[in-house]
Amino acid sequence: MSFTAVAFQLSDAQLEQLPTQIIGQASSAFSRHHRGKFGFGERYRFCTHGPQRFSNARDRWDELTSTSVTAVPTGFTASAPVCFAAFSFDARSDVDSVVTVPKYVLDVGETSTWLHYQYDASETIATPETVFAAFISELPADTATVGDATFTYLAAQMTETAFQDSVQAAVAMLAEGGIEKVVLARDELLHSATGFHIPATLRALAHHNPTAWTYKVANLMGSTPELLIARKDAAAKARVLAGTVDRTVAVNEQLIATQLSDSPKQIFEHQAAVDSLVEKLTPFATEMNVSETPFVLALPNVYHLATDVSAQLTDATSILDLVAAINPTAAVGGTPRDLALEVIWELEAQTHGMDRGLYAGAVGWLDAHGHGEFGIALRGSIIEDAHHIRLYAGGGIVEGSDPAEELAETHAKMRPMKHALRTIAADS
Ligand SMILES: C=C(O[C@@H]1C=C(C(=O)O)C=C[C@H]1O)C(=O)O
Repeated sequence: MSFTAVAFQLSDAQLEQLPTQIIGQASSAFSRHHRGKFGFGERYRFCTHGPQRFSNARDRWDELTSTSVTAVPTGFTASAPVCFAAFSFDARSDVDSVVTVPKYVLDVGETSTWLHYQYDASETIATPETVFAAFISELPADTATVGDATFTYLAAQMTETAFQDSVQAAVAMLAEGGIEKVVLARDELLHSATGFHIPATLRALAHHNPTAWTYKVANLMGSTPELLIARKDAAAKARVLAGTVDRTVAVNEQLIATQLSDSPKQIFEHQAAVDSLVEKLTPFATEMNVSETPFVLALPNVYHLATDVSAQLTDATSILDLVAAINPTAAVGGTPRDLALEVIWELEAQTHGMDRGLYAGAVGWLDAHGHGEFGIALRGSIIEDAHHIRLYAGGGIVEGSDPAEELAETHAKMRPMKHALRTIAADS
């Protein structure tokens, strides 16, 4: 099996035939401001796990795309095949990392929209018009007629009490020294008697969180404000977030400053995350630019301290090699990384049976040249089945962290996902 891809730019007439907010019908997505990549249908899917999950995925993807198009059919341009992927946070996770190769990839840019058709190298294809007609006819139905957008809460793996106890335990470990920061998370299991409406949820996520990257890969979906790493040619960029304050708490500039940009605890937590990214990226970079002081990123639910990092890469390093080196960052793991990961595994997975799985891992897309974009899978959820969705959120614990405040922060971080799950009627 070997995939190849061709593409053509959509005409105005074709653009008019696209449903508005097409993300609802996409089987995979990674988009921001309604621009980005959307995958439809599935040609192939494979899973990986363990410490080698990134390099295994890179090797398998290289193999799957090793045949280049010899003769590009009339009306098309040759293009690099694209896949979407989601990788687990921890190498020990029981949850598989997934790579999916769509049949069609819609690439929505600032000034033009391209449709990529991905196919087995042995297939003969017709004209762009035929491919476009097939694409439209194969779009799944997106009837948002489900009236009931309510849900109830079932037992979590990490209950609110268990989460606060874990924060307390982590604070005690931090006091002993050795660990500076550890990020702890909790889950919530939601049940909908009528079934969740995934297309409507995706449309609502993209609509309400335009500055975030709205993602969907396999059963993982959400809108993350944090870009783990993106690579285009020799340029790489990332956005580090760490340090959070709820918008309902910080209601004026003075409060935002005292609770965030002037708070030594928040600055310390943020700096730990920036330093660890810079350290992991250094071996791959000839040049790096890091904003001198963090800026305040305003999201619909919270404010974050943010730092943008850009780098020039030494080599044609695949984005999967970059992801392998920097995942998980200190923003979602802690510092020192290995010790923090041990504490997370012990307090979450071993004590409470909460394996993070894909939450806080890497989610995004890449092409056959190793270019791509990956976000940190935050502010999201796992679709367990038609009636059950599990949400996750966490926060950085440092010396002096307060369990009740950390719990409140996780509530604020789950809000956008819950809001999207509830807005079915309003957005349809
Ligand atoms: C862990 C999460 O968020 C991360 C933790 C943050 C913090 O501790 O302040 C801020 C942004 C993210 O890097 C989450 O959203 O679940």
